[in-house]
Amino acid sequence: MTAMAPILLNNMVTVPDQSEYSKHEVFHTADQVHVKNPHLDTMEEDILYHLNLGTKTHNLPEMFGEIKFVCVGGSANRMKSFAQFIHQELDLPGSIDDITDICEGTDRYSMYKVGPVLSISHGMGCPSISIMLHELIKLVHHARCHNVVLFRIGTSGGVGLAPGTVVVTDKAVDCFFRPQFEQVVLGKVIIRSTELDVGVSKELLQCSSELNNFPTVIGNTMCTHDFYEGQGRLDGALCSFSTEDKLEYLRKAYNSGVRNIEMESTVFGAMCHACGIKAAVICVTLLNRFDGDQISTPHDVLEEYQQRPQVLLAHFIKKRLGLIT
Ligand SMILES: O=P(O)(O)O[C@@H]1C[C@H](O)[C@@H](CO)O1
Ligand SMILES: O=c1cc[nH]c(=O)[nH]1
Repeated sequence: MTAMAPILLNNMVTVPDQSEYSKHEVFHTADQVHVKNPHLDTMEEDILYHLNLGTKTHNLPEMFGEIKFVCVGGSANRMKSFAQFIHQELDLPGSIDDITDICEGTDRYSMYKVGPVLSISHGMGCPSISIMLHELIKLVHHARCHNVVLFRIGTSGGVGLAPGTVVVTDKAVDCFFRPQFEQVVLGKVIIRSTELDVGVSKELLQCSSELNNFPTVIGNTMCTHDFYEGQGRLDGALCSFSTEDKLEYLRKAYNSGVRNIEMESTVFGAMCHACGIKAAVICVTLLNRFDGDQISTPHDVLEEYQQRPQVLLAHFIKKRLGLIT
């Protein structure tokens, strides 16, 4: 791979995706995770601190080697109910009450394993999911998993969509509508592509048409670093813009192809893409941001909305496992 020249942007050195790996590319077979860090090979032990797991303390291949589907989402409760739901959907032996949190020794993240499915919470925002993904991707690597697909199942604000619509992300874009994620590394901005897997997204859309029980669309997902001002909300503790400014920004977003807004998709796409992992983002919209900012929908309705990405993903997993045709 040829290293590309750094670009000077806003007085910061910006390095395009991949160039930082070029000297130390570690080769794997096509279906394995590409952990692109030569230092890992020199370490006697790798402690996955925030997951409370490690290469010396746990037999990671034995614990996780069979994993094929890794599902992540913000809330610990959601990821526990997803694990219980998928246990029932796959008709696995044992009771759902026996599904315990593998990361119980830490209160940062929660992780549940159900047959070939791993369900993990990531908290809110890019820094939180990024820490979890570093450790999760190393976990999948140390466990020698093959053909793993990663999914984010989340909630979002809709842009021009009825509440309850499920959005399968086409491009994960930043707040300037660019399909990229910027990571500052040693004082330089590294730009990474947020590309998701087109084939997996198409399969998900096919699944939604088979289910035919809630609206599902494909569209761009805008990822912001804040829920309030960062998403153009007028109801935060701070707000420096007018209603018209907000609507103009949302219209621009809509015209660029954005259909929903959340807070993790760009770094999720960037890290999976850089590590050669097929990935998709499935988020339900809780409201239409053209109609307001506050989430005032009753709790039971929100609960049902949150289950929609789970229902879609369960169908996908069952098809992939050949349990349904
Ligand atoms: O997966 P979740 O539902 O946590 O994703 C969105 C983005 C933020 O993390 C959070 C804001 O309410 O919801
Ligand atoms: O509006 C919303 C709703 C959920 N999550 C977000 O990030 N934004």
